[in-house]
Amino acid sequence: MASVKDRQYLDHELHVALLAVQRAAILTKSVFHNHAKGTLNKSDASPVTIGDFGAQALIISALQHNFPDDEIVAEEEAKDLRGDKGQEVRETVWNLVRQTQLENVEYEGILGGSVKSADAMLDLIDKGDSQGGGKGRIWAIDPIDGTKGFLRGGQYAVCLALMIDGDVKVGVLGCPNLPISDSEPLTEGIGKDASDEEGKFGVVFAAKEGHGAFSCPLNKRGDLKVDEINMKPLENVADATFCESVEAGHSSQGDAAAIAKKLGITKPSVRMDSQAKYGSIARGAGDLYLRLPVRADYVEKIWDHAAGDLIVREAGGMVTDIEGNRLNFKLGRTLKENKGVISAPKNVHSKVIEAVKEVLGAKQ
Ligand SMILES: Nc1ncnc2c1ncn2[C@@H]1O[C@H](COP(=O)(O)O)[C@@H](OP(=O)(O)O)[C@H]1O
Ligand SMILES: [Mg+2]
Ligand SMILES: [Mg+2]
Ligand SMILES: [Mg+2]
Repeated sequence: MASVKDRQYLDHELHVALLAVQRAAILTKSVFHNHAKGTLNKSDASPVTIGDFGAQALIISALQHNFPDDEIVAEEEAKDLRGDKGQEVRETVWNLVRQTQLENVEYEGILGGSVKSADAMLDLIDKGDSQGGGKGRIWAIDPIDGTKGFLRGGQYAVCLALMIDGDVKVGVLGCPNLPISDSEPLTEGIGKDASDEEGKFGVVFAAKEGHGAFSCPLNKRGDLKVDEINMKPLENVADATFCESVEAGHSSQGDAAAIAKKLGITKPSVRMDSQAKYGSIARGAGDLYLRLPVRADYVEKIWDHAAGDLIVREAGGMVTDIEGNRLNFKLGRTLKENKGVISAPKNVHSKVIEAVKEVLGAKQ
């Protein structure tokens, strides 16, 4: 495996993805501190905020400038921002989008500079409507993953991944509220009252297929000093720290507790929102990520997993669904053939799957 310190890691796709995520996170952080979040409810009753719309517009603008022929699968759509009804939110988002730039003008130039108008911004947001699939170059964007966490001051992540023919090749996760240091231990408090205080918090996790995974401070603008990250060696699964969602409706906490018990795990789970869970285990702050289906009819979305899947695998871990199958990103906007996610160090993954099957099988 080539080292992440090879010059190659700064190839254009990864570089643009890192800068685009950095810029989008400047916008989300400003919403976190300075604005009413402008929350709307989507048709599935989940929330979306001005931060989600703004971050998606900025990321797509950077992708369109650099890779105009690539397709984009993004979570949000501009429908609720159009027309008279959408005017107020549209103007708020537009003010944010036009004011947000990277400090470094050279890097801002790589991203193509500002968006031209409010209408152009709406069209950019709607460029994320690709149906996805297993052919060609497709970017997956979750502008704010963990919107509920973002709203309650918990963890959230700005997520971007490039898939080629359905395989994730580049993944970037910007986590403004996670500690920069990879050696900071995971504590229960990490998912609550999170802070993005400059200097201590705000980390980017990234990976390129075959080149390992790394982290760097989110606010780095020029000399990207990167640290290679790796899953923590775990000899005995009973010693594991496991992560799960804060939202009980997203992952069954009762099932997770029963699985942990079966594995002999005694430490309480660390609950946090978003793909910050993938980043945290990839850097060895935790060991396992369990996402256990609550509703039989819920289908996971590709943007909730693409970047995290690659980052954990490149850090030496294994990511599958609850049956032990790899996540299949070739099937459109959703992971319709997978249920749940089990992410663990390679040497214990099959033990975890066995416990998952016993616990979930016993319920049927
Ligand atoms: N019933 C459900 N089961 C599993 N995931 C769900 C869900 N309802 C919503 N989600 C997804 O869970 C994501 C957050 O994951 P987590 O619980 O790990 O923080 C949400 O992402 P968004 O916040 O981007 O909408 C959303 O896509
Ligand atoms: Mg959402
Ligand atoms: Mg999400
Ligand atoms: Mg989201």
